[in-house]
Amino acid sequence: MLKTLIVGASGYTGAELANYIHRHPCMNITALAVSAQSTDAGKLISDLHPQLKGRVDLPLQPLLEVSEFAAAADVVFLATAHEVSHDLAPLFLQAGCVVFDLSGAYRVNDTAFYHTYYGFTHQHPALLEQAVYGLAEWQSAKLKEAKLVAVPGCYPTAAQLALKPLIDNSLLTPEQWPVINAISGVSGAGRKAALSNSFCEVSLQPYGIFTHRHQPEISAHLGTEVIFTPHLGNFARGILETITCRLKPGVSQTQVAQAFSEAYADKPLVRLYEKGVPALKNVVGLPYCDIGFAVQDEHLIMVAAEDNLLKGAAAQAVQCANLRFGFHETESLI
Ligand SMILES: NC(=O)C1=CN([C@@H]2O[C@H](COP(=O)(O)OP(=O)(O)OC[C@H]3O[C@@H](n4cnc5c(N)ncnc54)[C@H](OP(=O)(O)O)[C@@H]3O)[C@@H](O)[C@H]2O)C=CC1
Ligand SMILES: CC(=O)N[C@@H](CCC(=O)OP(=O)(O)O)C(=O)O
Repeated sequence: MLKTLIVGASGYTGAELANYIHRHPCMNITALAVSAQSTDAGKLISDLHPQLKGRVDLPLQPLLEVSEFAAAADVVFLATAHEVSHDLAPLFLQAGCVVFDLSGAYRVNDTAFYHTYYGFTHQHPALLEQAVYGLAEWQSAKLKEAKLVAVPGCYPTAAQLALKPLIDNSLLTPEQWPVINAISGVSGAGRKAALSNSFCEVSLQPYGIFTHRHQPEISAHLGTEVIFTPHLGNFARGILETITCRLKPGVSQTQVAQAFSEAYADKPLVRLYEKGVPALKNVVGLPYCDIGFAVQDEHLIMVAAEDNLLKGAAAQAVQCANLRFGFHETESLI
């Protein structure tokens, strides 16, 4: 049994991790941690997230001495803000833990990127070099050796799963950047209260136009520029992305379908649609990314849908852990 610590357990992705790890046959939860100053310290996670009642009735402990928590854990999931993960990951790694970080702190190997898009100076370039980007379907070999896994952002997961088979097969014309229009539910912003996320303020609106940190994350890992426009929708969870691309002259619908089926034939958490396109209601609460597409002449429109908290975060983190430790890829997920 792998002794597993979840830091940031009271948050949305932390609670989803607790649900998955609790039912994992080869991992058990040794502690659930929140910040040293947390007003939730001492409460049961199941009092904050009653879906866990009778299953995970464990207390949330303040992270006072990292070394004490690290000594009792083999595996640590950091479901914490970027700056917090940036500081905690090296401490747990030094103590010999394998770290799965759900934040953006170790996703892009470029310190200037952190200065521009995250507003802090990255202090650990050696760890940026060492971190494995956990886009699970594409990284199974590297994950087997990983000590630090940077789990991709929610929007980048769906965007890359849709675009990567086409880019790797050189099916897209380089003259037109793929255009990704994405809508997320409000849980994407985390559990902490904020006016911009409150019920009467949220409707349907784009944000971060040309400036969102996920645009460079997607571009860096795909090796191609993209236009990325996120939108906030008035629903709790789920991400739907409509991605418009231009195919190279002569590329057929059959070639597109073949690229997808070759990439994902043996990948159980990516579901390809032969007819129709995905909808949020088919993925919310589930660990899948669903992908469908349509072709007209040289124009390709893809639709990718996932639960931002699951395939966009906690489920992909556990999928990475399964691949890292040689468990079945979907263990505890489906
Ligand atoms: N929500 C989403 O859809 C996705 C989120 N992510 C990323 O995953 C991470 C977690 O997101 P999410 O679950 O939404 O966040 P939440 O805001 O819901 O939860 C954050 C958690 O971190 C805890 N925390 C805050 N400061 C510290 C600290 N110094 N030490 C230990 N724990 C701390 C909070 O508890 P307290 O403040 O009480 O201590 C809380 O438990 C973020 O980096 C986010 O960007 C990635 C993909 C998708
Ligand atoms: C709706 C909403 O606010 N979404 C978040 C994305 C959360 C996420 O997955 O990304 P990171 O881990 O990179 O923070 C945002 O746009 O900042």
